[in-house]
Amino acid sequence: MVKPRFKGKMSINPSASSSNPDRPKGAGGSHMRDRATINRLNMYRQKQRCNNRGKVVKPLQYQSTVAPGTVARVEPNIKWFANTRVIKQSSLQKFQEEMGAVQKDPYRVVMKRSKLPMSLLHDRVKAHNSKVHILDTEGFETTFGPKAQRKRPSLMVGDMKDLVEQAEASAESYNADNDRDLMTEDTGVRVEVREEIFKKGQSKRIWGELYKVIDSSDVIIQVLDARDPMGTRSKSIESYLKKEKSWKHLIFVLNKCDLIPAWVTKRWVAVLSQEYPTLAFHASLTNSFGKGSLIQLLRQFGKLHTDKKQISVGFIGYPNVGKSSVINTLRSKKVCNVAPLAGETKVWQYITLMRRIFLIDCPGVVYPSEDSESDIVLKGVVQVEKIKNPEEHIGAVLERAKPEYIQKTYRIPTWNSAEDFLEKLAMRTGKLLKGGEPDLSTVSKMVLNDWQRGRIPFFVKPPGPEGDREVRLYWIFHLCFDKKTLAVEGPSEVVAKEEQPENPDRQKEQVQKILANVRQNFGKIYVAPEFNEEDLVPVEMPDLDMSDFSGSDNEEDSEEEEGEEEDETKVEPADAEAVESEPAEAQTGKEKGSKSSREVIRALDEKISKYKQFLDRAKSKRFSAIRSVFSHPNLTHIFSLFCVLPSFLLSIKSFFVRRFHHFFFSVPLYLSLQRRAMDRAHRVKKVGARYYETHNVKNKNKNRKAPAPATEGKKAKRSKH
Ligand SMILES: Nc1nc2c(ncn2[C@@H]2O[C@H](COP(=O)(O)OP(=O)(O)OP(=O)(O)O)[C@@H](O)[C@H]2O)c(=O)[nH]1
Repeated sequence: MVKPRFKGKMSINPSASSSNPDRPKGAGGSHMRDRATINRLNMYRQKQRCNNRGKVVKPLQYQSTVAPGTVARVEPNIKWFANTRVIKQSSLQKFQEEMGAVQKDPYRVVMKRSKLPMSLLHDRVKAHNSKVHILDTEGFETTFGPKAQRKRPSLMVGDMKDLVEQAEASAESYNADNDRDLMTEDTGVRVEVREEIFKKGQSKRIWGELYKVIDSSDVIIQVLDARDPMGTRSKSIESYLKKEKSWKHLIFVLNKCDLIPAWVTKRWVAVLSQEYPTLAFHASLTNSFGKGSLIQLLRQFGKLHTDKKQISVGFIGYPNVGKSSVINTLRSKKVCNVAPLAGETKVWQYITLMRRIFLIDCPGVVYPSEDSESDIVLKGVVQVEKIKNPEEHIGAVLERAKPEYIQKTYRIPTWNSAEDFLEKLAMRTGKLLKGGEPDLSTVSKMVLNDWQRGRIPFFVKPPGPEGDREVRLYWIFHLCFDKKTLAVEGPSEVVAKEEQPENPDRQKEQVQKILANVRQNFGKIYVAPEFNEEDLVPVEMPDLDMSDFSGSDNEEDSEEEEGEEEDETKVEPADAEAVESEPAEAQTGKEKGSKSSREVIRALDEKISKYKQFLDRAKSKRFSAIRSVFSHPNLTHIFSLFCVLPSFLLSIKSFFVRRFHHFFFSVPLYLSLQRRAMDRAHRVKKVGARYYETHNVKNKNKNRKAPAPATEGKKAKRSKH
């Protein structure tokens, strides 16, 4: 039998375990634990042992050295300070100054903030009762003496008397209703909690969508309802943009201008333009207004940002103001879902307008305000079908709309109260319950629906003409545009000349130049409701000459399609004016009747002269090199002939070539124009892609349609699992 070898205590543990501080070097790779780490880990791992009576028989390491109850001290160690670094006061000050300047500069970003001692930027907050050691840093004389230079706190009052007066004034203006901190006796009566439907558009999710759109956009368009622009406007978002995102361009679009008289549109545009550039708009696929101007404006903004591949334009605003409709109008097709119900847009949506311009639709957001329930309903935020007691809001409708319009819309001559009105309407429309009782709820819903869809004429009056006088206009509104001005400084020419701005001031200047050249003719808006004489006062529109603006829808369409194909195409300002769609008849029946044949002839004459001018200008640009040779008046006709002759000969040639081709090959030879049109028709159409449909996110809307069929690659992936 072999005698076992002595296994006494060895000074070196030969095992390669990671808890062995003596293991051979390199056994654990390049990152081996050091002895101190292993000892510390072993210390955590140990357990104290107790006997069956609970008495500690084996204490933990380091606990056994002193008896319990002994006051012990931790040995001070230089390693405690290993992680700290001491710098001089001057270095600290230098750091605070330089880093402070970088932090305040909106064009510079501090990277890896967590790696920098950012907390040193702010002086330590002192406890309110801490001593002020003024005399440590300043001499007594400069601090308290007659020659004291110490800064005093700036109070809003000069002396005690002023302070008392101010206190009295503030006590007088105190309103207990607005005091949220006021403790009142509990009478048992509480204000009823608002129904959930009245909180529509205020959820965290919707605000999140709004901020996503703001963050992703270079230009932000706030769409307002022309009937109540101030009620659908958000000052808080405007101030947020001004403060936090001042480099983003904010524009107002006054939509639904077809529901208010033209003079009201004009005045609201003037009032709002004092603060932000404003465009009037009527969203419609067939009868739009303002489309040409808006596209032109977006193009110009696109050209301002030549450093970017594309610009994004976000549409934000109250629910139901027509954000999606504006986008559809710009694209001339239905790319976003539109409905007369608030909250139709659920998530943000990207739409390509041109190669370089993307549009982003945003769900409607309701901004915090003091609006009553009726205000919320009448602003179209709530779906009428979901209102429990629709009768309660009819009083507000009758208050706001003029009685003449209500009488005209519902053919009810008189009423004493909202209930009386509803009863009469129920009788007239036959909305009766069992036993002939009027169905007040149904007729109320009918009235509210009519209100939300603009069937009852209504508008909030803009501030008076005195507002116009103070106007610091971003836009120059010419009711009759001056063709000479346009020919000289059309926006496209302005930008073509300009370089990409290098500093914000220059960019600002450019933006103002662009904006100053956008003109709109409000006389061309097709106003649907019939307003009475009093509301139709055409205030300050003496020089409105409808015949001067005889653009057609076709022109607008062609302009827009060109835009889709190639965004390099410049829009001549004169064209942009002409592209404002215009119904043949102007706004009211009164105006329709008064259009005489003489006016029509004059309109035609002017149209012809306008096109002539346009042609002349085009020719002069194309042949500017040889223009001087033909400057003699007698040579003008010969010059025109030279201009026309080549194109005439070319068209004859192409006609014969096509005929021959068809005859010999029995296949028609298309013109390049026709070929491109056919190509376009066959091309896959791009429509808006909903973010949540293509991304795997939590709050995906369950009610949405099934996602698009999976592509080959995706199918293959799925089959693997
Ligand atoms: N008369 C008129 N109606 C408009 C105009 N623009 C939009 N509408 C109507 O207003 C309703 C709401 O339009 P939407 O485009 O869905 O509005 P939205 O702002 O996208 O609404 P949300 O999806 O709730 O954010 C629809 O019934 C549109 O037909 C307009 O210029 N004139």
